[in-house]
Amino acid sequence: MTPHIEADKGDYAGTVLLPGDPQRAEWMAETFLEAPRCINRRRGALGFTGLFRGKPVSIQATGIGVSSFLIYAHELLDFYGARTLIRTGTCGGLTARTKLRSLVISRSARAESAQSGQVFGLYEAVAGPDPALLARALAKAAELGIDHHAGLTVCSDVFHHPEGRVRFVEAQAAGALAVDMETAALYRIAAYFGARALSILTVVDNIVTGEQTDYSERQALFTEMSRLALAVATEGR
Ligand SMILES: O=P(O)(O)O[C@H]1O[C@H](CO)[C@@H](O)[C@H]1O
Ligand SMILES: O=c1cc[nH]c(=O)[nH]1
Repeated sequence: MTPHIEADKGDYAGTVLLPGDPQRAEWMAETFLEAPRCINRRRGALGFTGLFRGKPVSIQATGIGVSSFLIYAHELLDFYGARTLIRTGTCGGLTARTKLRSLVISRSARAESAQSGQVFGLYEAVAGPDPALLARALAKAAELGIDHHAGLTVCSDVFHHPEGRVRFVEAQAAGALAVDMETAALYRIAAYFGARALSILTVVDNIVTGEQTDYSERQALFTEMSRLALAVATEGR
């Protein structure tokens, strides 16, 4: 076990899906995995291992923000030997065309500002998704007819920011499609450990149009992201 995970060594599969929300982790495990087993309850950050189409996969909740995310990612990579991390997160759309409920696949992620990047600047490498995982996700999303976009995402350290949406103007001008709060850290820590990573996000609100989804529809909203992430995680292995 580690300070934040009570599972035994060997309880996690080599590939771990990483939603922020523990309720999403539980829903994904119960909905998609055969014989899911809960292997972590510490602090309510639920973790599960089961089979998808006969192949072992784990799902671990990471909480909100880079500092929480890095605790789980580090312990999975360093102690449990995870080799592939696929974030299954939510995001805010930063363009009118990143519609509610569509998916954003992060081709690259940048910290919201130089300052916020430095706060969690332990892993300085400019890093992105694993090219093979990215290619598989793009091909599979097209094959499954999933409404998706792929491009730059912003990684913010603050959800309720006094500047509101104005703070994303520069990122939007650079072509950013969406904002979440973990993807830049995922790509950096995976590069540091020589692991593979990909971030797939579902748009739950749109910062340009002001539209929002309701939390009550949250789990059903994640069917396509879960199917895509599980296909990427298990095909070609
Ligand atoms: O839904 P998750 O995966 O937690 O992702 C997004 O939602 C949280 C903010 O509401 C942040 O963690 C952000 O990255
Ligand atoms: O980080 C996030 C996630 C969802 N919506 C946002 O606006 N930001």
